[in-house]
Amino acid sequence: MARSAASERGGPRERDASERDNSEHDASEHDASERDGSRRADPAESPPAALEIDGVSKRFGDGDESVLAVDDVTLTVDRGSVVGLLGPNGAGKTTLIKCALGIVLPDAGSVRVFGTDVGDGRRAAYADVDAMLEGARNDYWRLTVRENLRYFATISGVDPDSVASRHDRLLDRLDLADKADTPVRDLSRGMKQKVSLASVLAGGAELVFLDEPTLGLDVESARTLRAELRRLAAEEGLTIVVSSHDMTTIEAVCDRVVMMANGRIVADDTVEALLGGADRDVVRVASPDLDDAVVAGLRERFEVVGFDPDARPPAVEVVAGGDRLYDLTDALREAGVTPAAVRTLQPDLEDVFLDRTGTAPGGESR
Ligand SMILES: Nc1ncnc2c1ncn2[C@@H]1O[C@H](COP(=O)(O)OP(=O)(O)OP(=O)(O)O)[C@@H](O)[C@H]1O
Repeated sequence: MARSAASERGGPRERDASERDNSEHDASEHDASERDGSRRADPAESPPAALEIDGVSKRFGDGDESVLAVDDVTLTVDRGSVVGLLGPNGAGKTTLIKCALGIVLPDAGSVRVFGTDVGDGRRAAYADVDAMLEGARNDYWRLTVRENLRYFATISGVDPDSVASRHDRLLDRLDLADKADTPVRDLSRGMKQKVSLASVLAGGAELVFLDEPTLGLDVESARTLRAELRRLAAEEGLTIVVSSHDMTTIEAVCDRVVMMANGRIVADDTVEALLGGADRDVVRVASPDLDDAVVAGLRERFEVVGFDPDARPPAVEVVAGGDRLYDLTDALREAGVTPAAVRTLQPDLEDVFLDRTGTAPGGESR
């Protein structure tokens, strides 16, 4: 991704190089001197949420060829929370994030960041926001790791000396301390990814959007980074919106998951609640009495998701959460099947995703 001119001028610091539609709104055109925060809520009131998206829609193009990328989305992200944004390719996640950053102008609806309307293009809306879109930020490869952090702090309007200890801590936590004086070009892909994250956090943004933050990282680095994201949210009150196809990252890091498909939100709940819905529990029954005829009978009454006639003994997998388990037991008895083993398979986030979006993570939305 190319670094944008907007970045240099203090707008949201990341932009997509492939700006496919000139309806995208150049936030940098707005008066950069407006940093008075006058539209912020009265501090006597309860503080505004980190992000309030209200009825946002965005269509690209006209006529038959047009795409409704975001379709009437309403979403509030509380301060200090970590929210996962999931959806198949083309679901509208990036467009929604760009609307939140003021990079794409929605056709309808409003976006408020810490109470300030992004549509006003006022710098106050961007002061506390940063983003790492589509994998990695292009850091300045000739500069050292620490010089990059100082640079990004500066263009956020922060004196880099005042956040030097924050930079030390970030470098330390992300295992980059011994590379602090190494030019970024000499680092591995995984390390560059971590420098990207550190750069996003270098200026002290309070709301950050991270798109695929663990992409390209080895298992250990990804684990470190997930732990660091959780710590930043818990200890420093950072609000994080993570978009990723990596369910391990989402499960490990997020308090809440928002799933999108075809521009709309199809699920919005805590990870526990999404996984806890017993309706989709699958029961695996193993029995020597199972054969094609018995399974065909089961299929008439249940959703059979697997049958392994060659297992010893043969086994069938049936969606039978909650009270449906009683029905399954009755059906098996009526069919003369004596179970040798019965096991409940709890869905993981990937199963829930498949169920709600009709698509596997990484699959196409339309
Ligand atoms: N600037 C643009 N011009 C035209 N169409 C666009 C533009 N940006 C996005 N789209 C279309 O809008 C839809 C949503 O795209 P978006 O990039 O927001 O999805 P996504 O959920 O982020 O997908 P991915 O996971 O692949 O990044 C897609 O059909 C995409 O082709």
